[in-house]
Amino acid sequence: SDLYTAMSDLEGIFKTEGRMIKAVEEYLRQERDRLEKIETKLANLRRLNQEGQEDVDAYLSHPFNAFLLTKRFLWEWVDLENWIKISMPSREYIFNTTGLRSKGPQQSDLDGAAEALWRLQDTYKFTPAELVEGAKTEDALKAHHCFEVGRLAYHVANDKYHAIPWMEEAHRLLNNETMEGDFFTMNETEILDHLAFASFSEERLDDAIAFTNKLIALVPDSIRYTDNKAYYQYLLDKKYRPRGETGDLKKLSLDDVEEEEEEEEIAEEDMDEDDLRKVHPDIRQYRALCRGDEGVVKSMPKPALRTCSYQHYDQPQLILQPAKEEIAFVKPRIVVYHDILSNEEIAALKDIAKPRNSTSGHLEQTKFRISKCGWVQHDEAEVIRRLYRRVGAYTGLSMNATEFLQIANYGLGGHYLPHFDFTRDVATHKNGNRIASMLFYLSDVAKGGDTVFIDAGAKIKPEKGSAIFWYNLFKNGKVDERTKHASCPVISGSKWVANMWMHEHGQEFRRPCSTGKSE
Ligand SMILES: O=C(O)CCC(=O)C(=O)O
Ligand SMILES: [Fe+2]
Repeated sequence: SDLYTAMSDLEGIFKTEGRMIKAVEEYLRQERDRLEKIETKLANLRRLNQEGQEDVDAYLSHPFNAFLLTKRFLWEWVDLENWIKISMPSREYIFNTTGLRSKGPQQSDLDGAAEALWRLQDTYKFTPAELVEGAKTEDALKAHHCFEVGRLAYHVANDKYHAIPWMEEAHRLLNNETMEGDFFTMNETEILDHLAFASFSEERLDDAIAFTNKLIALVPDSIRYTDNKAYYQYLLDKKYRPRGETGDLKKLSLDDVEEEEEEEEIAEEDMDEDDLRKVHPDIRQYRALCRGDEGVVKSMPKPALRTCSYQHYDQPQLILQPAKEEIAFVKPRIVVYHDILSNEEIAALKDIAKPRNSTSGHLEQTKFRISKCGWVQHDEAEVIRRLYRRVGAYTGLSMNATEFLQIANYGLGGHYLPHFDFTRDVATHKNGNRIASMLFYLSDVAKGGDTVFIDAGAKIKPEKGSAIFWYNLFKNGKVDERTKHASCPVISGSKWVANMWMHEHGQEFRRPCSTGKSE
């Protein structure tokens, strides 16, 4: 062959072979590095897995941990796979992990977990630092986790408002951390880039300029950053130019200006974040109630009358096991029935509901209500039949026009925004409107998840085995607007409830009508 036609070419081949050897040596060196890297990454994942498994419930009861666990499937595992794939894309274990990963959480789950974090921020005024530190694992305190939460807000949800504090936290944490060698990289420039544009989008021009200054310090020859800065400065100047100078208003005297400024200052000071974002008053009140802001939560007036009592309501079946009634609120009247359910009954109810929560039940993706729920028919099990009879005895209402029992489970960050249980379109309701609601608590909730009544200012903490009862209609059949209520987001733990809604039909002799206005 051509190869031997010239001995000088062999020299060349030696040289080529030498290069090949060098290339393979280099490959081996890189491969060893790679294997070491994979080993380190695997050790880290193993450690995190074991850490979580030590007490799965405790670990998962914190929303940031749930986020991190979910994120691992979409980031850390992908990262590890990529390191394995780099030069051996056909290795079987890659397909193994890829196959397994496809059964795990998906991008939409990660988005949902991040959204839950933003919701807790909005409702309870938590800062990212508080959420991160609450997770109490060393792994949580990493800049790139916060960067990812911010990035999801910024790019996926187009939510610059929530992106900012998470990017800020990423920036704060960056100092303690090197990102070298990770497949997904992130650096200070990238964080600041997000912060500058997000601040601009949120009309925080001062911040946008400050972040851009930091960018210019990092990348002095970037035309984009200097241009951006000039643009933000231009907008800022335009915004704050005194009105008199625009020519279309009379020039104000200095006194006028000062007076006006003072007024504006007071107004801005009084406004909190919700005001500035023009949040609906119901939502503002809902958040304040969930936080337990002073003056917003109305407690019962110091009882002249006994609020707790044993009652048998002249019902034979309650003589031996009376109702433990507590008047939790007067206007509207909200009654708590303690220990209305036994632990065994609760376990049975959850058992009946569980299969449909996961299969035919669906995770509702509406912003309005984040929970899984399913319906249980009246005669599905003895425990259900017994429950309907008990509620009939407690309330004195006819159970003939009652809906199926609705069982719902809220996960971390799960909530139900302010709503009425009654309908305004009675024509669509068979058996008339929902005259009353019995809301059973099938679990305690470690943190958050209170039921709040928006206009009344009532706040009720879920207590496993108890239920709250109220009338949605006045005796004259008119709807009672004071019954607007909601479920606060679950901060930690999980919340189970069951709803039983009684309808108007059949109640004519049980709850006689009245022509009174507010009875
Ligand atoms: O879970 C709660 O506290 C409230 C639930 C509720 O209002 C409903 O399901 O209609
Ligand atoms: Fe409700």
